Amino acid sequence: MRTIRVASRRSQLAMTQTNWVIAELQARRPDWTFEIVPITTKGDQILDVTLSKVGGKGLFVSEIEDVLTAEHADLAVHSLKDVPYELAQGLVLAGIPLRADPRDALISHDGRSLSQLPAGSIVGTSSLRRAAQLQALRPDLRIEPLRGNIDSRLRRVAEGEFAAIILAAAGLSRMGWQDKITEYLDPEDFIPAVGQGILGVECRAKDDELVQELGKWTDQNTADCAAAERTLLTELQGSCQVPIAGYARRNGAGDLTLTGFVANPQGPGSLRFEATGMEDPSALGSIVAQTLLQRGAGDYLRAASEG
Ligand SMILES: NCc1[nH]cc(CCC(=O)O)c1CC(=O)O
Repeated sequence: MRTIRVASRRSQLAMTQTNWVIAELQARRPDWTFEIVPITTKGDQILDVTLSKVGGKGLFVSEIEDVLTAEHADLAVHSLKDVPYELAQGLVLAGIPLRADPRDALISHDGRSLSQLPAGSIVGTSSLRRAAQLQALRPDLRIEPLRGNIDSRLRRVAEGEFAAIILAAAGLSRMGWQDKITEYLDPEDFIPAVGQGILGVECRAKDDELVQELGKWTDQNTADCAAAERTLLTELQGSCQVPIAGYARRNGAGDLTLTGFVANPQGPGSLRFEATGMEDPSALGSIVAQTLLQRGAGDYLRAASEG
């Protein structure tokens, strides 16, 4: 018998993900009960300004981490792509379940695919990574900022304020809104965010019982992909002010392939490198990061910190 208090943001996606994790854990541990502790983060209150200006995506996560550290809750479910590479001291990502669809998805107002959008069409995204890759594929499109919850973003494209928007397929399918998707973007040429489609379940490192249970529930392949992608992000010292993408997957032979991408935050120019190896996932992340740095990724990273 134990009651697990689960901290969750109040957004529909956060609550859906939290409830999914609770159902999974409840099935494994009928002797546990679960209680949701809803948290309103500062990040949820300032959705109209560019997040990178107010402290970045890490904002959502660090306030939840404070709740875990203060022992006001025992566990928290994050979209891994929102989790900065450094966790708060004393906390661990103990549970990483099977990855959902890692791809980005295009939702267009009138059903046109990315290649069919007329020149000058307005595409909504506030992600530097999505903007950089869109610009490279379709320099003739106009990219405009788009923030807010998934449902408000979908409403704005439905109303025609944007010709199209880009969202993570995983978030849409967790909400049951896959039918809104016009086109799945090929992850080989529109590279997903590090951790996209992966959930990370965080708890206190000293909570042995929870750490163990979450460890048994973890999908090892997903955890390997997460490790490769997050090592890439760490070694690039990636902040949300630089367009960075990273996508790991296992091929038929069982080898892990990692594609890394960094773009100039101040204009055209990008670097991409891909490696495959059987060595440990972090080593693969490291190889891809160090190769990108040798080829000049540092210039892009510095351009961001200077302005
Ligand atoms: N940036 C916010 C965010 N964080 C996680 C998801 C979707 C779910 C996921 O990628 O796991 C989203 C929405 C989106 O990018 O479309």
